[in-house]
Amino acid sequence: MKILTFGQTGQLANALKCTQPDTIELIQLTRQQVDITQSQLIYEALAHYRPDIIINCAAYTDVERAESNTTQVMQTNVDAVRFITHVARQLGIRFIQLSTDYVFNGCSPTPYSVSQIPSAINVYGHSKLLAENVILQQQSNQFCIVRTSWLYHHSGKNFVSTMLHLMSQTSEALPSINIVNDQTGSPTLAEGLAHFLWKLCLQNHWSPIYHWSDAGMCTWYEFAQEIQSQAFALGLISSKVPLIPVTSQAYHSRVKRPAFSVLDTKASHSIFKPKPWQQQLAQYLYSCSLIKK
Ligand SMILES: NC(=O)C1=CN([C@@H]2O[C@H](COP(=O)(O)OP(=O)(O)OC[C@H]3O[C@@H](n4cnc5c(N)ncnc54)[C@H](OP(=O)(O)O)[C@@H]3O)[C@@H](O)[C@H]2O)C=CC1
Ligand SMILES: Cc1cn([C@H]2C[C@H](O)[C@@H](COP(=O)(O)OP(=O)(O)O[C@H]3O[C@@H](C)C(=O)[C@@H](O)[C@H]3O)O2)c(=O)[nH]c1=O
Repeated sequence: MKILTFGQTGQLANALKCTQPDTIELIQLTRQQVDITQSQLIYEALAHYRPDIIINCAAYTDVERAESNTTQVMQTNVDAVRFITHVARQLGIRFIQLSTDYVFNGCSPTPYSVSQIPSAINVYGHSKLLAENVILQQQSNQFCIVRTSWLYHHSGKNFVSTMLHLMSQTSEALPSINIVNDQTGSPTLAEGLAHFLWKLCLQNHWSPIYHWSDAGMCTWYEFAQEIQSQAFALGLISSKVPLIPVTSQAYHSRVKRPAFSVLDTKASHSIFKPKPWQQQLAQYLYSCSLIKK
């Protein structure tokens, strides 16, 4: 089976590369090879490689900058997806589009099921939601959306890498870290998502939407506490800087983020069962400690 991904340098693309089964031929294209805002380049690549499945790992993912960069966000996250869909349909290629928990407004008291109606509250989430609608309009079991949340991988800049960096500063440079404690979600190790996607590729027909995250939930503050405690035990950090729980309002971000964006992943468990997020974090930090030695 031949799989093609756009966005070769990203977290998910790297995780797919690290977990690639022997039976899969994986073609990964960098932005230099195919800038997905250039529709002609998309067409030429797909016509040339003729993959069985496209997994679109490319996206504009800087949630803060997205607020003031709407044109580029829409071109990357929506227009490109529309064109990939068009060419995929024309060439008979199956297509998996990645999406996010940020398509939800965060007002639900319980985990979001795949049938719940999304409504985004920031530019990034809005763009990903528009892309979802492009896929859903196809009404084809050869196209699907995989929503995930709070993704991290060695290759990327993410909450875990940011926290490890901040927690390594001296107490003079950084006496404490303020962390938002009123946003709840599910951290997701990119390798786990990659395993899920490989299993999904083996299915002949897809549901319109899948949810995938590691099991369990936490606030960003609780996530930071767990990162700190595990990283300290492994010797990745030498001291414990005080972590201060704060509200979103006190954090002063220009972006509104959902207060609760936990995805209900139950329907995906028959394909692949997620592990608890704390266990996945332990695996990630343990491999960081091996790299450090
Ligand atoms: N990160 C997260 O927490 C979450 C991510 N997702 C979704 O999962 C998917 C993968 O995310 P993740 O791996 O974290 O993303 P990353 O930010 O790690 O990677 C994004 C990739 O997209 C590429 N890219 C951006 N613009 C273009 C373009 N115009 N043409 C070609 N390539 C481009 C980047 O290339 P370059 O290196 O050149 O910039 C990079 O390789 C995305 O759809 C994202 O929306 C969903 C939920 C959570
Ligand atoms: C660095 C930092 C962040 N925060 C807060 C801000 C925010 O509410 C939360 C997470 O901030 P980040 O900028 O790391 O995360 P953010 O870019 O919002 O992460 C999102 O990325 C996109 C791509 C997704 O699809 C989402 O699932 C989600 O993972 O933590 C603190 O409270 N203190 C800090 O020191």
